[in-house]
Amino acid sequence: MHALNREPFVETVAAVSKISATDVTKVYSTKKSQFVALDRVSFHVDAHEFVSFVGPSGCGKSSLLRIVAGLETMTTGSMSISGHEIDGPGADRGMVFQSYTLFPWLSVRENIEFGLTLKGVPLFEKRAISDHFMELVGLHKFARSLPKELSGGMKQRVAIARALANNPEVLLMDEPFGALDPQTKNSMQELLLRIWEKEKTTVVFITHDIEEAIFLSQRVYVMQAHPGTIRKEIVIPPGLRAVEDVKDSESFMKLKKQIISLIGHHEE
Ligand SMILES: Nc1ncnc2c1ncn2[C@@H]1O[C@H](COP(=O)(O)OP(=O)(O)OP(=O)(O)O)[C@@H](O)[C@H]1O
Repeated sequence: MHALNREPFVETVAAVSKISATDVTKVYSTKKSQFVALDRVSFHVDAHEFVSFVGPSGCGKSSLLRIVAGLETMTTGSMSISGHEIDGPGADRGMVFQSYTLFPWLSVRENIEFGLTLKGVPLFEKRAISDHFMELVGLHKFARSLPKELSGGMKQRVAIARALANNPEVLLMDEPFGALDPQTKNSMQELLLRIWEKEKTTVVFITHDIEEAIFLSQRVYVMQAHPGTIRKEIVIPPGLRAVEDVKDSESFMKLKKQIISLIGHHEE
């Protein structure tokens, strides 16, 4: 089913876990040693939820997301999407990475249409989909531009549009705004929230930026390193973002302090 003819959002569906992970352990083995990157990590992400994982460098955030994406295998444990065990990458998961991953020889439109072209989606449908997503990320005037003509923020907007154009069940984001300047980062966060509210996408977001995690998410899993485990699950109050200058508000600061103290001296 495609994004443009998606069925109306039904509130009751939100009760079903979209991703479910139980006791996921990841051990990286070399000839000489073994390194436990993730130790019995369990979590869930409900349909249409925005969930972040925050933690210090090396706590296994990227490893965890790569396992969800099917790009990495877990050593033990289980993980499923919509009840199906993950056994490799799939079109049900779209990814946006920190490093820009656009095809440099393709225009903005062609980049967004890339997955649809591979799937053999008819031209008129492809155009309608890329028009929709270029409009959504505010890049309709740059349809013919090449990635080298775009700023970092614009490139990430194309990457988000490209991922969403394939109508994934889950959008996986690994520090997508980590390389952007603070102002661009803020406007990308606002944009992502608008997209999430409109498209009802399930988002799993990795960051080491605590403020970013609180601002964007409905729930935050706080991780710690050596070995990588989930320290605590924090539920963000639903009305938090409605507060004016939310990042300076008392409740925001309180959450930030709580997460900093959970991460402890590992906080960056
Ligand atoms: N392919 C690999 N082989 C061996 N060790 C690895 C491999 N990939 C990751 N690691 C180790 O596993 C641990 C977790 O790495 P991971 O990249 O998942 O953490 P992270 O929390 O995403 O870190 P960062 O925020 O710095 O990106 C690190 O100590 C890392 O060195």
